[in-house]
Amino acid sequence: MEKLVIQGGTRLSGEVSISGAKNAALPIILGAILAEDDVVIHNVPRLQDVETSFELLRQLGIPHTRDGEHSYVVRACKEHDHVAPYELVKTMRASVLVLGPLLTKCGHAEVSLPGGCAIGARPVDLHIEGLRQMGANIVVQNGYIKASVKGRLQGAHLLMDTVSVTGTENLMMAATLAQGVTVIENAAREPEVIDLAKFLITLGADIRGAGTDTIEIHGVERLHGGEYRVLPDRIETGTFLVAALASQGQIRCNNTDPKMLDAVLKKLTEAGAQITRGDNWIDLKSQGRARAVNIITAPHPAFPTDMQAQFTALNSIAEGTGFIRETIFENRFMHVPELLRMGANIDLEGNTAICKGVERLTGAQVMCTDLRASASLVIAGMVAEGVTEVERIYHIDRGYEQIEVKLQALGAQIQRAPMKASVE
Ligand SMILES: CC(=O)N[C@H]1[C@@H](OP(=O)(O)OP(=O)(O)OC[C@H]2O[C@@H](n3ccc(=O)[nH]c3=O)[C@H](O)[C@@H]2O)O[C@H](CO)[C@@H](O)[C@@H]1O
Ligand SMILES: C=C(OP(=O)(O)O)C(=O)O
Repeated sequence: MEKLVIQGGTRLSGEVSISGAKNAALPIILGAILAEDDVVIHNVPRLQDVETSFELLRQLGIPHTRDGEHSYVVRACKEHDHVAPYELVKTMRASVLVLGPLLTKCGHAEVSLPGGCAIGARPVDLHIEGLRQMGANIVVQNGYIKASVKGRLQGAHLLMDTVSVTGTENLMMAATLAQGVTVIENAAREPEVIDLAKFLITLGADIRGAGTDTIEIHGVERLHGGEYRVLPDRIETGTFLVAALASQGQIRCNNTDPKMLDAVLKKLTEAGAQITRGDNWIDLKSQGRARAVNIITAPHPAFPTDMQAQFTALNSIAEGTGFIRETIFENRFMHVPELLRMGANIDLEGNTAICKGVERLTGAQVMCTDLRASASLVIAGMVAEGVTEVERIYHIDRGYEQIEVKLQALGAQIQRAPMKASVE
């Protein structure tokens, strides 16, 4: 087990290169199951969740090779296994994304139910219901979703009760090889859904409307191989920008896409940052202490839930009072008790965190509970007085590539260190 040890008080400055997006890379890697020929994927971030996805493919009997630092070749094949076991699925919720591809390609899939996690219950009923409407027989037994279909899935008109990112992705992938036309209404419009659609189109899928709330998929008989580059990570970009503003610094994020970050850049500007953007870069310059902002999370293009924890840390040391209202997940404030231990002044009222900015936080030993909560604690540690030790950083390694190396290059004093074995 490792921890991050942070000496607070340095202003971030310099340039950082943004990695490929976790939430696009995972569906794309698992979507490669659909192809009958080799698939080459570039700009794949080096993350624990990516390792887990490739391990899942390997256990299904779909080999891959790494080709350079961030590129992989998936040797997709016609015949392979169709079981995604609990041991892997429990470590990564996105594993449920193998359900649609396996079922539509092989006619069978057994995928462990992912179960809840720190941020909420996260059911997958919409995935299951959509596949049933496409003709699948599905039972949930012994903790597994067991799905089968006679012949091909059938195109269907699917109206999603709630906007679901992986729900839309699973059903879109299933529909690529179904017979006839599938329409997904109330579809998620996240950039990562568009990226997956573009990837599938590269393999020969016929998908129209990705990025709108109605996606139409015309099923084809097979998908061939192809080559694709994963889009940049908008959440990693946003995290570095918040860290820079919190530290009253000045940074440039390279290899990103400002167009995906409108809601986040708007809030950073409201908080007092000076933002300049180009085609694939964003500059942030602090103008002094940040101002607290009000945030309500909602599906894209509104403010992303995956950025609220970072803004909670920013509000904690900003001037004035701001609220953060979480509308997507029922339990996504696990970072708040840890920020309180560092001296933040935050009241939790239902799904709203009201943050009254304090002049300074103080370093403390804190514990990660989930991925973005971890990012908020790292930001808090960088602006706190003294030393902060962030424990359970396996959460952060799920979604940030070499976060301490990138922050060190921006001047932060942050080290990865082994945890001492606990004494009984
Ligand atoms: C790998 C990946 O892309 N993860 C992202 C994805 O997660 P994920 O796709 O799991 O999140 P969803 O968009 O599905 O969840 C949105 C809401 O719908 C509910 N719901 C979802 C499915 C379902 O079958 N039934 C149901 O009720 C969820 O409990 C939640 O309240 O989108 C989230 C919301 O932007 C992000 O925080 C995650 O980073
Ligand atoms: C919640 C997240 O990821 P996942 O859906 O993989 O848990 C996230 O990226 O913030």
